[in-house]
Amino acid sequence: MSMKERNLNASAIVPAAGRGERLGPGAPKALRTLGGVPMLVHAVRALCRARSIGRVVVVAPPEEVADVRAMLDADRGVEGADVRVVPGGADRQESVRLGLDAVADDSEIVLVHDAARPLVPIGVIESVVAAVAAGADAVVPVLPVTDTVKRVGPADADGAEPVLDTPDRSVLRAVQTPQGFRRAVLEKAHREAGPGAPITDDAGLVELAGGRVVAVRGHEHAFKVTRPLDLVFAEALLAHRSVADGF
Ligand SMILES: Nc1ccn([C@@H]2O[C@H](COP(=O)(O)OP(=O)(O)OP(=O)(O)O)[C@@H](O)[C@H]2O)c(=O)n1
Ligand SMILES: C[C@](O)(CO)[C@H](O)COP(=O)(O)O
Repeated sequence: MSMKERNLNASAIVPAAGRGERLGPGAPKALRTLGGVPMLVHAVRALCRARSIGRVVVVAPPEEVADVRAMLDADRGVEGADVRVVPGGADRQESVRLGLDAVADDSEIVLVHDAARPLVPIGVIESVVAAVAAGADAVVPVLPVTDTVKRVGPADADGAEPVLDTPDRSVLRAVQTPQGFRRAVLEKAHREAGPGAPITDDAGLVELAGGRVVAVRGHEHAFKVTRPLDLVFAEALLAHRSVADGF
């Protein structure tokens, strides 16, 4: 492991075991490449560069664990932290829970970061860790919602959905990762939720358990690669981003 001057010993879990159904046919999403490098490797490189991260736990598709291990062993960009690889589960929640078991014993702060957000700036990682280190139980990076959002009811026979109302956009935020937690808070949230909670992020599990979650500023570059057009945007961003952007 190459030396970086570490200021904390946080662990980061990287759920990477999804198929990427919305991206379409191909390799599991985390193994699809950007600039010739798997998305997962981009995400792990970013976490390894963060001064606060001592261990990264990659949660891989079970049948890909050996290949992912070999891929990360061969990458010089992931030398700044102790990188572990464990098999994932049936949904994101289960994958994160499996990753929690491999977090470093002495990590009091745990981040959860989607492999599907490969271009996250280091500054976002460090500001989430800093907010937890300053006392927050759970922290999410967010951006203001830019579209007008409508709440709709069930579609009618023609497939049209009746609009019910228009929430006040000024209090809505789109949530990204990494999300940061005091380790005990995240473990309790997963334990109490049990499997299959109808929740799409870890902060949601903390909310369900009655915990307090705070939001810090996210970054446009931390967007999630979900659909084919996102892959086009990610390739373009990778080709154009510069050291001046904080990478
Ligand atoms: N069983 C699962 C499902 C998802 N994930 C991870 O959770 C992150 C965010 O999920 P999402 O973008 O929804 O990925 P997929 O579930 O792969 O996408 P889709 O819903 O389109 O299949 C991804 O890094 C994905 O690999 C995981 O680790 N284990
Ligand atoms: C965790 C997350 O990326 C925050 O926006 C998101 O909730 C994952 O949701 P998905 O439906 O599994 O993509």
